[in-house]
Amino acid sequence: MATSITVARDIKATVSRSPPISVSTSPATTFRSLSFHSSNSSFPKLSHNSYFPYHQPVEKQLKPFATEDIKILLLENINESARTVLEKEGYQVEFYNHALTEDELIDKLKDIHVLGIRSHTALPPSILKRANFPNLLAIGTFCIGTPTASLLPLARLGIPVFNSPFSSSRSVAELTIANIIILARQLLDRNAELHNGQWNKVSTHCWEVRGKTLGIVGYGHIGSQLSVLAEAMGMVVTFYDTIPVMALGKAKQVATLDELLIKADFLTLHVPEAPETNGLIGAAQLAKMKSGSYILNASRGSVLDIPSLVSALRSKHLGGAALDVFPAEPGVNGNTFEGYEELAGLPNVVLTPHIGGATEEAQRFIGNEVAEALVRFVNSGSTVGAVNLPEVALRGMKVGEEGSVRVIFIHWNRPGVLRQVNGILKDHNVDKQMSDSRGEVAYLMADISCVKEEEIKCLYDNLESLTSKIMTRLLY
Ligand SMILES: NC(=O)c1ccc[n+]([C@@H]2O[C@H](COP(=O)([O-])OP(=O)(O)OC[C@H]3O[C@@H](n4cnc5c(N)ncnc54)[C@H](O)[C@@H]3O)[C@@H](O)[C@H]2O)c1
Ligand SMILES: O=C(O)[C@H](O)COP(=O)(O)O
Repeated sequence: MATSITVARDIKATVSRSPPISVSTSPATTFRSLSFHSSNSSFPKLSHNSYFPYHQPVEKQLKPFATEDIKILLLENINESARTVLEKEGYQVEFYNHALTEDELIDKLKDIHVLGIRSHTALPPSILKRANFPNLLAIGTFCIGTPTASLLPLARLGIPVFNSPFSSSRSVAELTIANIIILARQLLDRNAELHNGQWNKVSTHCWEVRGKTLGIVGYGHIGSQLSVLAEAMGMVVTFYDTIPVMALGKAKQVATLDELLIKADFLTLHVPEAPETNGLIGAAQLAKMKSGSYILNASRGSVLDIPSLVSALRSKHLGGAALDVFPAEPGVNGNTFEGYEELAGLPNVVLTPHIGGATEEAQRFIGNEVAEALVRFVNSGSTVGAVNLPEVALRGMKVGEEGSVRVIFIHWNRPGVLRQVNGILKDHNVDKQMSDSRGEVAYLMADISCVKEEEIKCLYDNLESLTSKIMTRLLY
């Protein structure tokens, strides 16, 4: 923890302040138009602790810098819609259609303000320990899943992680419905046979899905959406979740996973990746499933044990499986899919390359949603949509108006901090203020006015000197 604070506090990075050639004149968002177009400068003003190079004279330290200095790294072929939003802000956007190796990522982290990733970039705490990321302000995961193990370490550094919690739920639910019917009718086997010139018209072990029991593990955004679609096809829906959830339609929650395993004709997994879901379904659980039943996994590869699944399929205990996710996945299209040779060629096994959320609709929506959350955070400090920090936003913003400053103070959630901060702000007019905490980290935002430009540095230094400080940003 101490190391983490040091990383944030020791930032001395200097940002190149060559005057921007052009700053987008049509503001991309309301936030931006309200925030950074100051009346006396054509440059958007944005200040952050990393933008106070102490070796420079005070007047230079306070020189506003442009949003064009913000460097964004987008990995894993994030949708074009995200780039459009970010480039419109004037940020520098570097784009890769694939994931980076750990060493490549560590190298890039030295320089960037915002990292955009998808599910392939695990970003474990070990990377955070090895990497130096003095300017990093935020991380956008352009998908649902987030790097769960690193959320707390990042919060402790004052770095919010944003995701898109439900933009692809419908796409995943629809893929699951397709796979349920594909498995019930052995469609891919019939399709492959015919492509090989073999006519094989069979009805043995082919079923309607109407009246069959669908067991959903994890009744969140995807599980509940799937529940509605499955009932429309006449399926009986039961689900298991670790928390009590309101069942939709006629669906029923069961108290234990075992209860679901013995009831389900189709078992489908929709839980997040977490230590508690790692290996959730292994040999013991598969053995409890009905003979001839089917299993589907579109959650994370770590949830289902592959060798146990292979055994259950080979012994014909299970009638088939549909897997969209795998414990290890290639990071780029065109790479070989290796390590699952035992699954390939098994009858009635559907393998897809993690395409649950891969639709035009979902990806476009995700690109916009996460990029806009990042813009709001970089430009105005709003953490709405963050999964690891308290969600704080203030209405409107007078930044850019003479004497107005937005103070953002991310700090340890300890008694007495608000009193200290307000002691520092006391000579200015506090127009509005909001503070919230999440576990050990708290986030304070205040809009103050009647601040003379020469007072900003002092304000900043006073906040930085508080022992509770994790990160200070002043937007003016
Ligand atoms: N295949 C894909 O392309 C794709 C696309 C989107 C999401 N996903 C994966 O699907 C997961 C679920 O997405 P979501 O939007 O429905 O998430 P969600 O957070 O809305 O729902 C997850 C549900 O699982 C429950 N849960 C957690 N641990 C559990 C456990 N041990 N046993 C039973 N229930 C448990 C939670 O209480 C919650 O209700 C994501 O975390 C992501 O990893 C995959
Ligand atoms: O978590 C998610 O949203 C899915 O697993 C999709 O991930 P992807 O964007 O890497 O395909």
